[in-house]
Amino acid sequence: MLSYAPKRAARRIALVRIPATNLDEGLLTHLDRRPVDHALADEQWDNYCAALVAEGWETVEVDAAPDLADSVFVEDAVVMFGDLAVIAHPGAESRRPETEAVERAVRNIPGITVATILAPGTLDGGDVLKVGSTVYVGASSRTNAEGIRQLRALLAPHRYEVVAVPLTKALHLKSAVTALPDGTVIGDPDLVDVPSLFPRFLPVREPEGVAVVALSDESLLMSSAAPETAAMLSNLGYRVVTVDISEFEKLEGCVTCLSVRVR
Ligand SMILES: NC(=O)NCCC[C@H](N)C(=O)O
Repeated sequence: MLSYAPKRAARRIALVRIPATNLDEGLLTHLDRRPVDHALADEQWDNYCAALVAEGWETVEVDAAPDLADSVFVEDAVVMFGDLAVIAHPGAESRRPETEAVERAVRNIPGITVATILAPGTLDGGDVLKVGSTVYVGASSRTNAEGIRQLRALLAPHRYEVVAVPLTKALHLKSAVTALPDGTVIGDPDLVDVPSLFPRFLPVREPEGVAVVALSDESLLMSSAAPETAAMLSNLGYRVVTVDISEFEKLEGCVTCLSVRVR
């Protein structure tokens, strides 16, 4: 029998994790250490969460880890493929304890199945870029060949195609490129070893402009430190929401790494 009753709206969940007390001790690979203003970082994190909520996302907080400096960058600990959560095995040993509470949080979401990347495989969520059914994975200093092999095997039954991308000039793949809702990959051509691996590639000039979070098919979240890129993306018909995340950018974080959208 046909039913015209409206479907229950699907929950749009974003996992977030409050900044650690020792945030300023976060790992640095490409940047020099600059003082982090903790109070400002907390305020920026609140504003980031508020921006997600304003765009219809329900934020779910992973248990705080006050001593795990990089735990606010929750994206690195888990990657979502629809109902499948793949718990990462971070390439940096100091970040491995982050995954336990993240796994607990995803197991609390109804309908989620959990798989795990195991040693000697390493994989950081920041290296995984989903574009439709294609999953680009950066072969970076954090994600190794065995991690990529395990992800490929986990995703094969789910009809995702894993495309490995050599990455020697940036921390994570998503420090160099991200994707617009229409599938165009945007990024810094000088930071990806082989930009031609992406079928539609749009170069971006501002370093903070490479990272966008697709909030919906029409709207993007990005850093306020990349006004030219925001204007360019707005000219392409997107509604652009900006947030100041300067304190996290000092630690090589970006808008994508501060949340995990469950989708
Ligand atoms: N996905 C990301 O780009 N995460 C940023 C992680 C920054 C952190 N300081 C790290 O080096 O692991």
